[in-house]
Amino acid sequence: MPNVPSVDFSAGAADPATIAALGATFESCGFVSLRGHGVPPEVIADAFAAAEEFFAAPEAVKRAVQNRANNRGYVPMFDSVRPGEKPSGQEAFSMGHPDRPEEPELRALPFHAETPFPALPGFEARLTTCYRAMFAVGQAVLQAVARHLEVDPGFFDEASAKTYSNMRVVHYPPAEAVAETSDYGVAPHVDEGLITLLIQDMNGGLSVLGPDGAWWPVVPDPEAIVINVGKLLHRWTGGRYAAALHHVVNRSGKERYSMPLFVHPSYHTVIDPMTLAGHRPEGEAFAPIVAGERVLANFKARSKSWAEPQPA
Ligand SMILES: O=C(O)CCC(=O)C(=O)O
Ligand SMILES: [Fe+2]
Repeated sequence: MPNVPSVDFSAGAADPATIAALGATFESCGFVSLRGHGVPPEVIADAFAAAEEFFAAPEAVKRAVQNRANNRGYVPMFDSVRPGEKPSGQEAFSMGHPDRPEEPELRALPFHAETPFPALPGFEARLTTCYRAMFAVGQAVLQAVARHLEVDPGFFDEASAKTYSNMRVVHYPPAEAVAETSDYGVAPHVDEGLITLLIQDMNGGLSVLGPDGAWWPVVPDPEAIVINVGKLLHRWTGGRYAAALHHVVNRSGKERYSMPLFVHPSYHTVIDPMTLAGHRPEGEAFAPIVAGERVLANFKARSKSWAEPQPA
């Protein structure tokens, strides 16, 4: 069975062979398993340990750090619901960028709301360290992307100065344990942002719709971060990069944990293929949009937890 291509990033974002390999897999399947990313294993292990401790805490501890109106903090089991679909068999903790922008206008947006952290020792520090390390990898990958697309290497740094990227830590119980309520840990979907960086444990369960029309299991590699193209980058490249459907079913019989970092630009960034691809294909799919406005509208249209904020 085909698998997501593996690329070694240790030569860095300016290395021509790395840029070519990364670009080729983003064009064909929209996914890469990235080795040599430089995030220290202990940073990942510490963040996973903090996540496990949090999810094992009493329900009251978890519910005390919900910010439902803004989808920050604790997201309870079965709370991620898209209209017409069964709830996702997962619970999560969602955090925004550790450095909130100064502008009151930006701070008022749901994506820049403050993350409520639990008082568990080391939780905020460990997740914040992991967030920053993963975010740096994301920016480096986007520098390689900029070179692949032959624009200024700082193109995405500039577009991301006030990023609304968010990281989630997710707990998926075994599929059998949630089968009455959920068909999926996450139902098939395409991510909204520029790219997503995913650290997963060794239990597997993520599958990607390959260009051949078959579902490819993303076999866990302890040394790799899985990176995939989201809708914004697909649009911005005028369709040159593929944004693939993917889903999670945890058939391992064990508790599965993962940490996706959804990399987004600044809220007001205009996504126009003209500026990145140098041309704009016909049609609504490639018309210019404002990144944050579109992503927020999509979340509100599709997700019950965004559309119907309730008091904690
Ligand atoms: O947990 C995973 O392996 C993937 C999660 C995912 O696709 C998402 O949250 O968008
Ligand atoms: Fe996803």
